[in-house]
Amino acid sequence: MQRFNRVLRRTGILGSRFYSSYVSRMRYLFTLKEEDEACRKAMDSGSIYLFHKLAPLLQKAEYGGYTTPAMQASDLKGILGKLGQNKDLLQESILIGCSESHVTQFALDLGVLEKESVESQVTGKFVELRKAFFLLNGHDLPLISQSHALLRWHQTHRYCSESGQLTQRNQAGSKRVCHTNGAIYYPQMAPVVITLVSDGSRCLLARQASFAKGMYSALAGFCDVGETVEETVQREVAEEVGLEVESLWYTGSQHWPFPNSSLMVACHATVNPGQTQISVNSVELEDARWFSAGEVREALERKRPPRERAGRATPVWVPPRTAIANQLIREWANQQPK
Ligand SMILES: NC(=O)C1=CN([C@@H]2O[C@H](COP(=O)(O)OP(=O)(O)OC[C@H]3O[C@@H](n4cnc5c(N)ncnc54)[C@H](O)[C@@H]3O)[C@@H](O)[C@H]2O)C=CC1
Ligand SMILES: [Mg+2]
Repeated sequence: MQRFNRVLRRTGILGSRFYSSYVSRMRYLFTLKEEDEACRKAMDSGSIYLFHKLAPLLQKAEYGGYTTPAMQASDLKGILGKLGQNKDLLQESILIGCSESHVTQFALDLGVLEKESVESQVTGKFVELRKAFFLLNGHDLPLISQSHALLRWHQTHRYCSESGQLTQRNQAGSKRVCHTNGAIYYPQMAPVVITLVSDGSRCLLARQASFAKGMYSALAGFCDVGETVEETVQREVAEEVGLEVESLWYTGSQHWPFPNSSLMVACHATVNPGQTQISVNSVELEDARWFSAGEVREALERKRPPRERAGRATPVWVPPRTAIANQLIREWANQQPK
């Protein structure tokens, strides 16, 4: 905390004016992205979330479920030493945030080491990200999702696309620079809209052939270059189910690490109740249907995935609460008369 205040004072951020805790944290993170030396020092007293080939480290929680343990940099140095690894590996950590108590948070991928030997030195197991999404509670997910996306971006964007030379990251990992031509690269994400279409009394849910059996979700689609969010919603609904959107409104957003890194923009939309004939685009979807509020409430309550009964179709279920699709569907159901 003292070091934290020193950096803020030096950069003029901590002055006579009162800054809220949130503002001072954000200003501190801004400084760490700009100043490599300050970031290096912050790492020494920071907490580090571990990954192995992009699989996060998960620990069984005392009262059930799983959490993502954070290691102290000093403990991690000891572990790296025991595994015969140079402590400089720690410098590859990337900055992901700062806790409310002003502890800086970093993520590090130990993929160069053997998974089992790392697991023998820590409490927990490295779990593939999709599985981790089902095991973790909503609180841990944004941090893990952000770390995964940033680590992945650095691992897959190492070269300058103009000069073909290796680029260098800044200490925080918020950008990469090509020292041959000065080109700067920032982490990328793709904007995606996710839309719950309603005709006033029913809502439209659809499934792709790749979804788990029985799972239906809201319509989703990547934004094309040059499109507004509104245009993407209208195009995706027309493309996927052959309907024309009359009105739409934004309700929330979520970072989503699959398949790469997306910013999910969630919207509700309505169509004319007199023009609800669905025409499913079979290249994109396996099925799309209208559901009553009662059917949607049952799907929301169902265990995921539901137990299969021999000779019966799998009951309809929806994505878990950790997906913004669930929030959209729940919001709509809550607005319908009981
Ligand atoms: N968090 C959530 O609640 C949900 C998230 N999603 C995510 O939304 C994403 C988009 O939904 P889809 O219906 O699959 O999109 P989509 O309807 O746009 O179809 C996918 C196709 O779009 C093309 N495409 C265009 N730009 C792309 C890009 N930047 N990256 C990859 N493919 C691109 C590809 O040909 C791909 O096969 C999915 O990847 C999925 O993970 C989907 C539903 C719920
Ligand atoms: Mg789609």
